[in-house]
Amino acid sequence: MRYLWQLFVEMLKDRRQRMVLVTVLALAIFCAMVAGTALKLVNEQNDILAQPKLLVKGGIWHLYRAYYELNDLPNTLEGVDSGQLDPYKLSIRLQVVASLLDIVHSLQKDAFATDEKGESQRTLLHMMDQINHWDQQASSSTPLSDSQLHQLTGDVRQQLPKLLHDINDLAGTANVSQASLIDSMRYHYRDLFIQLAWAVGGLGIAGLTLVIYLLSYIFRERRLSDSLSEMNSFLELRVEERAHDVLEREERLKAILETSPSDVILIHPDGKVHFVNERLLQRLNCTSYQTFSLDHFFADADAGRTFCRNLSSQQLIDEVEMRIGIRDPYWGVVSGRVLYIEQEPAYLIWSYDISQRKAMEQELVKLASTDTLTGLHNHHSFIQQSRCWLVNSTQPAFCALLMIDIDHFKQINDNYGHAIGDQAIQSVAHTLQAGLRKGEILGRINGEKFALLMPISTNEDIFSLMEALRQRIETRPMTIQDYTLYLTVSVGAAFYRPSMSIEELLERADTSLYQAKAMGRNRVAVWSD
Ligand SMILES: Nc1nc2c(ncn2[C@@H]2O[C@H](COP(=O)(O)OP(=O)(O)OP(=O)(O)O)[C@@H](O)[C@H]2O)c(=O)[nH]1
Repeated sequence: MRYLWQLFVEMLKDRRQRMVLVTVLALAIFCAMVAGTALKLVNEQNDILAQPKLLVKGGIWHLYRAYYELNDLPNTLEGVDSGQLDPYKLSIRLQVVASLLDIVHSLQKDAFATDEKGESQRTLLHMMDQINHWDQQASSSTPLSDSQLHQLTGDVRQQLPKLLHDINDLAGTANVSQASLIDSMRYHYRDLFIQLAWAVGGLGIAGLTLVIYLLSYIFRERRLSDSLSEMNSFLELRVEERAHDVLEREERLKAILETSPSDVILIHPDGKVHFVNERLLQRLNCTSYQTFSLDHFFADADAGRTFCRNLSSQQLIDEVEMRIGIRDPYWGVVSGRVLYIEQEPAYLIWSYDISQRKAMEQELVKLASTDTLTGLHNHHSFIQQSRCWLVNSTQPAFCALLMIDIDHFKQINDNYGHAIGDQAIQSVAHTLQAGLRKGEILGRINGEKFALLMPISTNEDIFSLMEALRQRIETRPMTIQDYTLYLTVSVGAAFYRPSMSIEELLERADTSLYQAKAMGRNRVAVWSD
C-alpha cells in the first residue's frame, strides 16, 4: 500500500505521467458513470416489467375485471328478474363493464399490437355497443315493463356466454400483445445493455491499456533511472579512482621533483606560479611559492629578462650558465621549455647548482695559469693576460715589456742546493711582486727568468724604472735558512708598437736581456729600433 502511495506521489511529479493518470482516472470515472447509469436503467426497466402497471397499461387487467363483472352478471340478472334488485343495479354493472372496455379501447394500440387485422378492435367495439345498448335500456328514464325487463335480462343472459368468450379471447390477444411488447422491450434493453457493455468494456480495455502503458512506462523509467544511478555510481567510483590515481601520481611526481638534483619552476609569463620545489624556495629564502617570482631566481635581472624573452621566442633553452639567487648567488645551469597549461603558455624552468664545479673550474684555471713555485702567472698565462691587456687597453702604445733574469743562478744551485735555489726564486718573485704598480702584469717565464708588462706614461723614464727594479733586488740580500744570498738581476726591455704581437714584444725584450747579460750582467738594456 505504501509502495503504491509512493508510486502515486512519484507519478504526480512527472507532467506526462500526471496527464496519463488524470486521463485514466477520467476514463475510470466515465466507465463507472456509464456502468452505473446502465445498471440503474436496467433496474428501472426490470421494475417496470415486473410491475402490474404493465398489465394495466396493456388492458389485460381491465379485460379480466370486465370478465369477472360479466361473469357475476347472472346473479344481478336473477335479482332483477325476481324483483329483488332495481334494474338500475344492472345498469351500473353494465356501465362498469362498459367503462372498463372503454379504457381497453383507449389502450388498444398497446393491448392488441399483435392483431394486425383489427378484429379484436371490432369485437371490442361491438361488445361496447352491445353493453351500452343494454345499459341505455336498463337506465331508461321511463321504467321498463316486466316483459321488457324479462326480454332485456333474457337477451343479456343469452348473449353473455359469447361476451365472456369474446372477452376471454380479447384477454388472450392482449396477453400475447403484452408478452410480445415486453419481449421486444427486453430485446431492446438487451441490445442496449450489450452496446453499453461493449462501450464499458472498450473503455475498460482502453483504461487498462493506459494503466498497463503507464505502469510499463513507470517501470521502464524506474529501470532506466536505476541503471542510470548505477552507471552514475560506477562513474563516480571511476572518477574517484582516477582522482586518487592522479593525486598519487602528482604526489609521486612531487616527490621525484623534490628529490631530483634539479630545482624546478613552473610559472606563467604573467607571474602566476604553478609549482616551485621546496629546496629552491628555501635556497632563495621564499616562505611559499605564492610569494615567489622570477626576480628572486635570476641574480641578474637583465639576464633573467633575456632568458624569458629567448624562451618565449625559441620555446626551449638548454643549459645556460647563470648566477642564481639575490641574497647568496650561486652558479647554476638553467634550462627552460614552454609548456601549455589549459591552452596558456607556461615556463618550465629547471636548474642545478654548479657552484662546486665552478669552483673546481676556477681552481683548475688558476692552477693552469699559475706558476706553482712563485704563485705568479706562468708563461702561458702571462702571454694571455698581456695579450688581453694590449687588446683592451685604451692606450696600448704606452707600455713596455721587461725580461728579468737572475744572474749566475746556476752557481746558487750548485753551491746551496736546488731547494735553496727554489727559495731564492720565490724570494725574487716576492720582491718583484711587492714593487708592482697598478696595471702591471708579472709572470715567471721559465727557470729564473721573469717577465713584466709595464704600462708607462709619457713623462716616465723607462730606464729609471728598470734601474729602480734592478736596485731593489741588488740592495736586498736574502736570508734563506742559514745563508745570506746577494742576488742581482739583468733586465732587458722593449716598447710595444702598434700591431705588434706579444710574442714579438717578448722576443725583443729577450734580446735586450741578452744584451744586458753580455754587457756584464746586473744591468739594464732597452731594445732600440
Ligand atoms: N733551483 C732551481 N733551479 C732552476 C730552476 N729552473 C732552472 N734552474 C737552474 O737555473 C740554472 C740556469 O743556468 P744558466 O741558464 O746557465 O744561467 P745562469 O747560471 O743564471 O747564468 P746567466 O743567466 O748567464 O747569468 C740552471 O742550472 C738550471 O738548472 C728551478 O726552478 N729551480
